[in-house]
Amino acid sequence: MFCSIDFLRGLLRGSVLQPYVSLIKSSPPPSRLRVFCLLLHRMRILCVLSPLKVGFLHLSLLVSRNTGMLLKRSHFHGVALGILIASCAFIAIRWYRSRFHLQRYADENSITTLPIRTNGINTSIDYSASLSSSITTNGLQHPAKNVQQSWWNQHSKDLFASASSIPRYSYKDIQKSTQNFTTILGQGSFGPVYKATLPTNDVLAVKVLASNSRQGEKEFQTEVLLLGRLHHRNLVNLVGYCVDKGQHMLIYEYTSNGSLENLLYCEGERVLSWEERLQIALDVSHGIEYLHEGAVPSVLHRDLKSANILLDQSMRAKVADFGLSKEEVFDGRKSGLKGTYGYIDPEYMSTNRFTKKSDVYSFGIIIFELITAIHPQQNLMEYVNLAAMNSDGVDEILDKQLVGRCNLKEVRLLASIAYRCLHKSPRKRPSIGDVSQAISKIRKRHLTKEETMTMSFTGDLSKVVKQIEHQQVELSNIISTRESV
Ligand SMILES: Nc1ncnc2c1ncn2[C@@H]1O[C@H](COP(=O)(O)OP(=O)(O)OP(=O)(O)O)[C@@H](O)[C@H]1O
Repeated sequence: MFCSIDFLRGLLRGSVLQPYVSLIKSSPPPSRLRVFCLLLHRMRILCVLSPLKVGFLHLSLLVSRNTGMLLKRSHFHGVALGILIASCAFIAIRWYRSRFHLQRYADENSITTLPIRTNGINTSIDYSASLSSSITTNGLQHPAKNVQQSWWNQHSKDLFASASSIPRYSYKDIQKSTQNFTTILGQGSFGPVYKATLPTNDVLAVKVLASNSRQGEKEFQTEVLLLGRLHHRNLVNLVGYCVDKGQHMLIYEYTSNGSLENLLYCEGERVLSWEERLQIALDVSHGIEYLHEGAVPSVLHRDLKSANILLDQSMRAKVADFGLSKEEVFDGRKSGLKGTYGYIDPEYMSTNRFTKKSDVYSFGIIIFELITAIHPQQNLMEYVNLAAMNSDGVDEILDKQLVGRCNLKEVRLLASIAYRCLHKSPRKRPSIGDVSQAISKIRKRHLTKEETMTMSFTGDLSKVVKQIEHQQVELSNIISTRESV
């Protein structure tokens, strides 16, 4: 035994473990085993803790430094013990690493990929939100939720049992609030969307998922749980759900001004001012920033497009359809790609790897839609590439509704951000956080300019008023002198 301890001491000379060996030697036999166990434990920690290999490397170095000398002393038992310890350390590292990888793999699979039906087709979805995330929601963030909850409590308390913090509604209540599903707002790839008016006069949007789903209730509830945790003022937040009578419905806050796509391309819609477009770009960037950088773990949208940007009553933009499975792009054959033509990152098309920068690319396209009002499926990129040939090329493709009604310097600045988002190499595209900051600067610049203009206008106005007052006084003086004459 002492042979072995000598060997160990020699082996671990100069290491943080050396005191343990000395302790083994000096301890009385009953404590010796405990100290030895402590040593083994310490070695495991050294080997396992980050950086993983440091401990093992440390051990190997000591072995190589000291083994030759020790072997010369023919400490056979010591060698055996040394090999045993090194093997233990090695096995511990392997065990830890395999457990770590398995855990990560399991997390990624259980959290980020869930089966979901889209119009009856079973596909998988990328969810990046995890059940264990630290995102919290509170009543202040969701005033509508509180109102709905109290409404719900009055009506169907017994069915309120929910897997998430999101209220669960009964089919009957939805039926009533949508006037028996007659208030259709539109039809998406998941199914129809209805306007629902609660007895409290709160208005919501109910997305009825196609009923030929094979998605189980549990999966749907997991989906609700994941979506329900994401809340931001620039997202169309999920505020409820319904699993009843074989129907699955997602209930969202209602946005009354339709989609950006409608506003930009539908005739008869109001024209968006430059200021509104700047604000929309900023709002959308904040929504995406929350998904990419605020949510833990981050969420990739995967289908950013003007149709998925909805506007509320104050024309503030909200990103919709995040977290849901996306339809495969269909061009006569299955492409394997998800998203919408015109918005898909070319790098994703060639590598089949979707990243945050692919969302940034789609956002670059949306910015150019705001500037030009040209639809991406109507050769937007060709115009954009042509405009890139000279510094003020973007002036040529500016939406004609904006000509003479916006500051061209601001337009060029916004376009330069969009060009960066569309960079061929994803690595060279900015992060959405950087994009938000850059847009925010343009907006501030815009506001400061407007303020100075208003101030100088007010200044000019007061000068004119003073002049008029002065002239009036002079006039009355002249009149009174004439009268006295
Ligand atoms: N929260 C909402 N408030 C008001 N209208 C909404 C809301 N959500 C969706 N809509 C409207 O319902 C229609 C269908 O929306 P949905 O999100 O299902 O499909 P989409 O985004 O148009 O298409 P896709 O599902 O292919 O992305 C759209 O016209 C949209 O304007």
